[in-house]
Amino acid sequence: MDPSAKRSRRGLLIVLSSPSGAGKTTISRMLLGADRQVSMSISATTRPMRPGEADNVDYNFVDDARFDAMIEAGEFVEWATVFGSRYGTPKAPVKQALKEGRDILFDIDWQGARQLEPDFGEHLVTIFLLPPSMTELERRLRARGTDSDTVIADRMHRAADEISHWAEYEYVMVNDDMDACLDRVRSIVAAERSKRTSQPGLVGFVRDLIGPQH
Ligand SMILES: Nc1nc2c(ncn2[C@@H]2O[C@H](COP(=O)(O)OP(=O)(O)O)[C@@H](O)[C@H]2O)c(=O)[nH]1
Ligand SMILES: Nc1ncnc2c1ncn2[C@@H]1O[C@H](COP(=O)(O)OP(=O)(O)O)[C@@H](O)[C@H]1O
Repeated sequence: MDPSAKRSRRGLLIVLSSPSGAGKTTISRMLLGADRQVSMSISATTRPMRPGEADNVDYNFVDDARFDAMIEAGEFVEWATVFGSRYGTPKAPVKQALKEGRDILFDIDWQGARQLEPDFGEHLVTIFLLPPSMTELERRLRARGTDSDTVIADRMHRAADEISHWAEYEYVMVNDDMDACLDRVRSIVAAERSKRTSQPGLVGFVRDLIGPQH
């Protein structure tokens, strides 16, 4: 057997959640840029496309009928309604990544994280980002310049509810400085990859190293 195959590892399903505007998209993009072993899960959504977004890059933008058909066909590993629109995680890329021992990053909410737990718990790494303050959260939503005052008010209205799920996550951090936040996320990913349970091939590797009698 190829020794590197014995050291191959289990893929991680990394969930990054936060209230809208706390910085999930920003940190996700930074992580993808810094770590070639991680790819992004692209959700399907019924929400309208924002300025600057691209179809099949940020989301797979679909109408209600198409979303219904995708549910019917069993194409999602999970889906949920958030801010009045539906969002779903496609199943095929998740299965493929797990088969190949690659990591996938999910920008999904607490409802999605909960639904992944029963089937994928052993692969899951859940991270929640908190804003430094509610004032700063609103400032970031405005600074992003993608949402109307009504949409921003709605997201602020729901932020406390989102944040109330923080304790369901394994890792929680305040996204104050984005570089420091990225460093912490990268440290978590590195530690999770080094877990014995993430490296099933180690059994064979260690057997070869010290012999089967030990
Ligand atoms: N459960 C679930 N939540 C999702 C999915 N895709 C996005 N979300 C969540 O839906 C919420 C709204 O996302 P979005 O419309 O991009 O707004 P943003 O958070 O302000 O950038 C966020 O909390 C996302 O994490 C998904 O496939 N499943
Ligand atoms: N640590 C940070 N400090 C200052 N601004 C930030 C920080 N993280 C993100 N932002 C800014 O806040 C806004 C919202 O971030 P975004 O990543 O879109 O949030 P989310 O995906 O959680 O809704 C963006 O304009 C982004 O540049």
